[in-house]
Amino acid sequence: MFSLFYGLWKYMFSKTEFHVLILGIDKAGKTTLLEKLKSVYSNLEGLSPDRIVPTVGLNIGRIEVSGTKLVFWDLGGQPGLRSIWEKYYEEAHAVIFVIDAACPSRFEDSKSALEKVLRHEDLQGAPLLILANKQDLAESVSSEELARYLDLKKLDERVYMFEAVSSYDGLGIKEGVEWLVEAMARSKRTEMLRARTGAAGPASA
Ligand SMILES: Nc1nc2c(ncn2[C@@H]2O[C@H](COP(=O)(O)OP(=O)(O)OP(=O)(O)O)[C@@H](O)[C@H]2O)c(=O)[nH]1
Ligand SMILES: [Mg+2]
Repeated sequence: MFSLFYGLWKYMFSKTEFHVLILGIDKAGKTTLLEKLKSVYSNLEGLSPDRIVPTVGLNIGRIEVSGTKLVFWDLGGQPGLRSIWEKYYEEAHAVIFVIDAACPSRFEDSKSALEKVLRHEDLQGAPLLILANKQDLAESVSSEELARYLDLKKLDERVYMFEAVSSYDGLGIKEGVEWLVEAMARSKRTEMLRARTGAAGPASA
């Protein structure tokens, strides 16, 4: 019985390509995360942190996690660039929101940016992975502490998880991504996007 379900699950999701938006304010570590994801999940060596510059356009990264294809869209987080984020909401299966856990003076900015993301109707039902990044720094706060600081009100019905990570040394990244893949596979939003674009899932980005 199990193998029948497993076979069906594999069949359905092997063809699916999930679009994951990487959001967060400037300098949170989004692009560094994307490069780390590439080196953890593919043979490609991601860019080293000293070669990464602030993002102005869009960075795209593709990886495969247990047969599931993921396409990441990494956008710039500077205040003047945040208005571009919503252009990508409709097509996104899930959101990763990155926060610099070592910089409490910017938590308020992160909180209001995230609340705005959560309010947007084009992202309804999208699973949310909130990353407390830069855990390699001694001053960084834990994911629990960050959750307390943010005190988000609109999370109630959303499928979400906080994870402590370091985009430098890779801590917590696999745990976060694997949770997200499962969350997207079960998500009603995935069903909705699939119905909209046809049974084989969305076309390539
Ligand atoms: N110590 C430490 N530094 C990090 C980590 N992740 C990113 N950084 C540093 O944080 C700074 C910003 O990183 P980016 O990846 O460019 O940040 P971003 O969120 O993409 O910024 P924008 O593109 O401007 O939105 C850089 O100096 C990175 O080297 C981390 O896990 N640990
Ligand atoms: Mg960037």
